[in-house]
Amino acid sequence: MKLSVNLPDKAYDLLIEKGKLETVGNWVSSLWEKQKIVIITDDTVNELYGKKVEESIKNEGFEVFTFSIKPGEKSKSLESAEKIYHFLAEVGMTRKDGIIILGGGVVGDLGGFVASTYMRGLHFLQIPTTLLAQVDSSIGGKTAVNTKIAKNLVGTFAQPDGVLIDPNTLLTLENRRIKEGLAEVVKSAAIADLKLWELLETIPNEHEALNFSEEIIYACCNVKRRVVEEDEKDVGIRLILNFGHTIGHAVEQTKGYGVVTHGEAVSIGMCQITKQAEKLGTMPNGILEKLTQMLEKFHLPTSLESWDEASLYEALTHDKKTRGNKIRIILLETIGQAKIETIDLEKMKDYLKQ
Ligand SMILES: NC(=O)c1ccc[n+]([C@@H]2O[C@H](COP(=O)([O-])OP(=O)(O)OC[C@H]3O[C@@H](n4cnc5c(N)ncnc54)[C@H](O)[C@@H]3O)[C@@H](O)[C@H]2O)c1
Ligand SMILES: O=C(O)C(=O)C[C@@H](O)[C@H](O)[C@H](O)COP(=O)(O)O
Ligand SMILES: [Zn+2]
Repeated sequence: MKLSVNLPDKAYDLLIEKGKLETVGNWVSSLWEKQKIVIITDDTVNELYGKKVEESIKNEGFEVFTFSIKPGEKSKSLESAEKIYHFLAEVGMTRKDGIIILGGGVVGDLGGFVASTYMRGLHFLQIPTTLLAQVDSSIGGKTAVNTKIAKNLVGTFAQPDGVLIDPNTLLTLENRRIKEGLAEVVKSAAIADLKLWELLETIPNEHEALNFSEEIIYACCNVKRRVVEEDEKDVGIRLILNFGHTIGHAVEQTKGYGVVTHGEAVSIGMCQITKQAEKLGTMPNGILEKLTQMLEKFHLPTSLESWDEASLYEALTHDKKTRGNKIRIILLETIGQAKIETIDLEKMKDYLKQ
């Protein structure tokens, strides 16, 4: 299956095909002239797929190097970025060369950030290997690193030259990672795709979800494609992709990066904002129940045991949807349709109440 993302300055394809990683070199050859390539990955993914990818690309006549980071959210940092810049310089990467990002959302965001800033920008390709990365982070061109103050505080918009999604890579993924990917799937359905929501309703648990991997990935990529084509730079409709994220990112930052995964935090964030919105009358009743049922079925957390409103509030003041003392929040009109409201930042305290 193929989807094209058409943006004012760039168009690229998302290829979704089981087993395609075996011939990844052909795909790279179809997009790039022979050149130097650095693969950015993490140690777990490198162990599983690194050799295969490197060999396949080398066989096409490219000169290939690999840089591997420690797996996990803590690696999505400026320190990691600097190490990669130095590696790129050591192997003599120039602006005619390219970067391939192989792994989950962490290497996706970090690698995209490095690619878009090294020598002011190199071409790059995304090969996402987690469900979360295949349904969300590899598409749309948001790159970022975290700092201790806030999640994704520093980043760029930079689109890849192509995205290769091989759902077979999900077969080696741990259950916790399948579940966190499903949180973003539920988000995509809740904000913009009732048909996907109805498909998810027929799936009993996270294990069965993998039987529908291609349909799910295609539907989510299509939601993201539609939204990003309309608003690449996140000034309007794209904000809906942030449903559950204002509180979710604050949870990730306050708990310490990697303690609660991104998907788990988004699951908690979607339920918390919906619960309070129903109380405050900014969302119709009944949505929380549906959302909670769906997320619990996939064994995702919907709340936290300990909740520090003050530190969560402090963390979310750095959300990129704030403008002065206002913030845009994402709510649901109904399942399948999101809405954006502007409120006083202080009012977020009401949305944080337990
Ligand atoms: N840019 C965006 O639009 C966007 C969207 C959503 C999320 N994100 C970001 O994505 C990040 C989370 O991504 P993630 O959940 O993929 O985390 P991740 O990249 O840390 O991957 C999770 C774990 O799975 C392992 N792994 C990856 N592929 C594997 C495979 N095929 N088999 C076995 N293990 C594998 C990794 O080594 C890692 O330990 C967060 O930083 C989040 O902010 C970005
Ligand atoms: O692509 C987008 O736009 C999103 O908001 C997708 C989110 O799932 C993703 O987590 C994104 O990285 C959040 O971006 P941020 O602008 O809130 O840092
Ligand atoms: Zn997200």
